[in-house]
Amino acid sequence: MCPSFIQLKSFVKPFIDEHLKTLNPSDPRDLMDDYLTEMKEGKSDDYSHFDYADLTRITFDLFVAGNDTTTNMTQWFLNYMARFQDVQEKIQKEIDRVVPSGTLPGLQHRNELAYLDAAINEVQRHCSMAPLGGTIVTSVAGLSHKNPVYFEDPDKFDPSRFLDKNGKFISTCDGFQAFGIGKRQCLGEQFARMELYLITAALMQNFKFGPPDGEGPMSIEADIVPVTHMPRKEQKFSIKYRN
Ligand code: HEM
Repeated sequence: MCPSFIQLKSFVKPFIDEHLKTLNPSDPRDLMDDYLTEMKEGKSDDYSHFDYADLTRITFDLFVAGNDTTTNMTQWFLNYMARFQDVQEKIQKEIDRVVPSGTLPGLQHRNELAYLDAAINEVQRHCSMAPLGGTIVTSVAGLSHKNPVYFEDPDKFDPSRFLDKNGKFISTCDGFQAFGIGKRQCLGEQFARMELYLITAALMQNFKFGPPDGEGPMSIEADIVPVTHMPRKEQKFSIKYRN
């Protein structure tokens, strides 16, 4: 067995074992419970593909696919807020109007924080963090995000392009491929959108982001590494409490 699979196994094993100990097939709590039930039921079937090693890989895949993506997208969002102070102020006004003071923004406020969701989409479009899809027939999100057929004046950073005429959030449209398209589209899209909304709403409510004091506008240039546009790691912010 290769060393990386041994490490992977020991990281994931406690989660699987805990699920096995407390499994109630008639009351599945999550994907792991469903998988374990299928695994037990298919034990005597020679052709069953459900086994412990496969569950280990799937669990680890979800950790990996859902970790760096959301972290990097949060950093991208903060870079854009530090660069586009007018957008940041508009989001903060919206939060101050909707969320009672002393309360953190929650999912119950989401419908009324449409401009925040629109800004998250616009950051995803403008930075094209995942410019290539991972499927054999590859979608090129980086090109479609900057294609004027889909997005008017595509180089302009403008969250309002994801609001309809009544100010409601437009979550997706032709040409928007931040989470890929088709059968191999991101499995974690809804979860990732929820995380991004909760994290950025709390940060916008409490802090103001800008370029370091005395420096010019924040850069939104990417570090290009294979298949992703990464936010620049060495980039510094000024972060101030909002009163
Ligand atoms: C901002 C956050 C995220 C972004 C931008 C993102 C983006 C993507 C993209 C572009 C793909 C490739 C789609 C294709 O092949 O065309 C993908 C696949 C995938 N993502 Fe995400 N993702 C994010 C968060 C997550 C999270 C939180 C999870 C899990 C909890 C997740 C799980 C997956 C999985 C399992 C796949 C492979 C799907 C398949 O091949 O069938 N992602 N993601």
